[in-house]
Amino acid sequence: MISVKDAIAQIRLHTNLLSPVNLPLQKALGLVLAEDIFALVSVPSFPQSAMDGYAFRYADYLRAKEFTVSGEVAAGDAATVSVAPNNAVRIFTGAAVPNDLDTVVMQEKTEILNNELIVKDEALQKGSNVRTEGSEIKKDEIALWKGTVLSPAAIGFLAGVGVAEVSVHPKPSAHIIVTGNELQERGKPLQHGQVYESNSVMLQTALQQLGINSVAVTHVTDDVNILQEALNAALKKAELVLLTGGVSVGKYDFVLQAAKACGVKQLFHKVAQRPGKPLYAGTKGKKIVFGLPGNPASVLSCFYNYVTVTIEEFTGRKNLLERKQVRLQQDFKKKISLTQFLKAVYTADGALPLQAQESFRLSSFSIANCLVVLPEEAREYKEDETVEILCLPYL
Ligand SMILES: Nc1nc2c(c(=O)[nH]1)N[C@H]1C(S)=C(S)[C@@H](COP(=O)(O)OP(=O)(O)OC[C@H]3O[C@@H](n4cnc5c(N)ncnc54)[C@H](O)[C@@H]3O)O[C@H]1N2
Ligand code: MOO
Repeated sequence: MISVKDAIAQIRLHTNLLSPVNLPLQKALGLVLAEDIFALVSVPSFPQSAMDGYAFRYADYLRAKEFTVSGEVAAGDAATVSVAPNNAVRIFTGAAVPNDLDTVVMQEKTEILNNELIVKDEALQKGSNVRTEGSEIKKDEIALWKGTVLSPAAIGFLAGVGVAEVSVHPKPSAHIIVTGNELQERGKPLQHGQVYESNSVMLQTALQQLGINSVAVTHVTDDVNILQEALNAALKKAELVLLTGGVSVGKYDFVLQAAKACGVKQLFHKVAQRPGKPLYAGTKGKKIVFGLPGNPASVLSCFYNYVTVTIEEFTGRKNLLERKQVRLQQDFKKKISLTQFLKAVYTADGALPLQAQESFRLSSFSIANCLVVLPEEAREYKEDETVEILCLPYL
């Protein structure tokens, strides 16, 4: 049996960045740049007014604070206006400041008297309210470095420098295979001995929450040949294969056998943890297969602890889930010598483990926002002790 730490290290060691692809900006949210991106234009690409007001030459302003208003430039106007000495133009935010003019006064700091513009701005300086060409970034400068995670702001910034497509490490496509003769589809009546199949939709939405939308689902019965066929098919299409159930030692637990027959090389089977002790992971080329222990809370606990690590390695994202040291809000007697993940709620007051920790129960997970991670040693934890939590993602 391998430790949690070593299991995570094995995953990191055997999974790599997915090869870069070019994607339009609207498809690149949350992805990591595979190369430096250079500005295709300067921003702004012309001297630009930052205010609605009037533009003039500062030298004229020093002579007299009055101007004749002799024209107008709005945002988007392409024509260049020539402006005579001691004249000003009405200008609007975002408009190109005419050649030779260097200063803009906001309209609130002016008055029109007898058709003359009077400027009343004590703080006015040469260049006030004019964004010089390239003051944000100059053409051909690096806009964003390789490795940057594309947030909405980063995507907006790249759009502004003229970029339409970026080279990024893609998110993996995923395939979920749920195994078990006892599983019944939602909407159909349950026969004695059946349970509603809940792992696939839970994993699908857990993947969705991390931006992975390319997810196929196959349901197989406890038959090693059918499972092997399903796994082979999944490995042809997806980089990330998540099986649930069939990974323990029962007569009908065929995941290990099927994985081996499909040429998957085992990284580990059985991790010193609860829940999810029978967890299996293996790789085939650049692809990874997880055999998630079928109990629903084990499935999800293993997803957050291990599948997220794989997604980090595939995409180049770091720390998809935040880890924090927080105060434990009540005593907890840890009886087992395995790493234990406790469904808990954390607030500014600390982390409070919930009732219903058993791995067949999802009621506590449904209201949890973190997992408290207690290391292998069995001991009593006291209220106010500092513990580590793994924060769950939220929408
Ligand atoms: N003799 C032993 N028995 C078990 C051990 C062990 O070490 N020795 N480990 C236990 C632990 S811990 C877990 S976890 C489970 C894992 O077993 P499997 O991965 O083989 O899972 P199954 O037996 O197929 O299912 C377990 C449980 O979960 C329900 N299930 C499975 N898939 C779904 C699904 N898609 N939707 C809803 N519920 C699902 C299934 O009906 C079972 O109740 O093994 C223990 N046994
Ligand atoms: O690990 Mo199992 O998930 O404890 O029941």
